[in-house]
Amino acid sequence: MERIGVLTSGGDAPGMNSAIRSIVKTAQKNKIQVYGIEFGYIGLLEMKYKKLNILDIDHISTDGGTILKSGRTDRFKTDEGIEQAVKNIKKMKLDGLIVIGGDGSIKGAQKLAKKEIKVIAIPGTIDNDINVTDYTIGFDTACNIVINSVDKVLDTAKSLVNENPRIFLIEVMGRNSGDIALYSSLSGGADEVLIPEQKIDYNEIINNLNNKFKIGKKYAIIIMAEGAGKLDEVKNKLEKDLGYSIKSILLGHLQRGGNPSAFDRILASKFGYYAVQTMINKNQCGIIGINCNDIILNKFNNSKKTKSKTDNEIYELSKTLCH
Ligand SMILES: Nc1ncnc2c1ncn2[C@@H]1O[C@H](COP(=O)(O)OP(=O)(O)O)[C@@H](O)[C@H]1O
Ligand SMILES: O=P(O)(O)OC[C@H]1O[C@](O)(COP(=O)(O)O)[C@@H](O)[C@@H]1O
Repeated sequence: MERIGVLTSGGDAPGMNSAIRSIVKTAQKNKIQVYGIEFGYIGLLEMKYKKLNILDIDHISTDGGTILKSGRTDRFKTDEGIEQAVKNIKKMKLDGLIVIGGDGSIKGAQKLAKKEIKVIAIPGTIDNDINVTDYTIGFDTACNIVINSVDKVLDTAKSLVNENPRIFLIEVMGRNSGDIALYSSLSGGADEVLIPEQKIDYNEIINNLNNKFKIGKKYAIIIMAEGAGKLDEVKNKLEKDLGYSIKSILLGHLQRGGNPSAFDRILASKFGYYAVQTMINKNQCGIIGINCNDIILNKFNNSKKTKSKTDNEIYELSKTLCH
């Protein structure tokens, strides 16, 4: 093995740079040259690539985003796109490819693996919606950003007391996954949490909040994942049922930037190292993951997250602490 490629695809996630750094350093130790493919699968289709040497990855772990840039392209979802990518991988003389990305990117990687390309996928997405790993790169940083933001809202929520309770509805990312909302609610102390995996039970929310207001609480924090519903609709419905006005806050892409947390840097460094070692030592394709603190290689299958026992337990735990 002499040359491998690496690309970052889909939603960028803090910590992706640590994975790239780890891949380049581990490859260099094994006398393998790494080529960075830019803009995700767009770069693979358009042959936009460059050699990655030690200076290119020097101290990049501190930066959010990805030095390779990420990208999305529907062309890669077509048979023609996959055929073109396979041709280009051969033209670039790559002996293997490491794809860092979320669920969609991993589906693309699996298609390349079916065409006899040696591909390893590394889960990188703030959403934590890949079922073969306990954690994905970027999730911890995103949760920290959410918790810091909620802490700030709490300062004013607790300090200014009006006649009516002050209620804050905070939308966090997570198109199909409630993990950011759940884990943030758990660590920050929300009064309610709404996630896409569970239908919103307005009666339960109203009862819970009214019980809190009855015993003298003067504010409430509700954390809602974007996939749980439309922010304005949820706000209007709650305002109508509660009879109080609600302030809504959309954290949006703030959650995807900034310096990666220590956890994400370490996780990404382990994933990168293990991905290269796997390419060298095992003739297998698959998805790297962390399971009970072990770094593992999973077979490509359906990586989309389905509710695990742990997820259900975290939901119950969050709800218990919300009430
Ligand atoms: N079913 C699929 N088959 C092939 N490629 C896919 C598939 N789904 C997504 N991709 C590729 O991966 C890219 C990123 O996917 P996306 O779902 O947007 O982000 P993420 O990988 O972060 O989940 C897409 O733009 C596309 O190029
Ligand atoms: O930045 P974009 O293209 O608007 O995408 C937003 C989406 O990306 C995410 O931040 C991450 O999702 P993926 O990593 O699966 O792409 C979602 O939480 C959010 O819905």
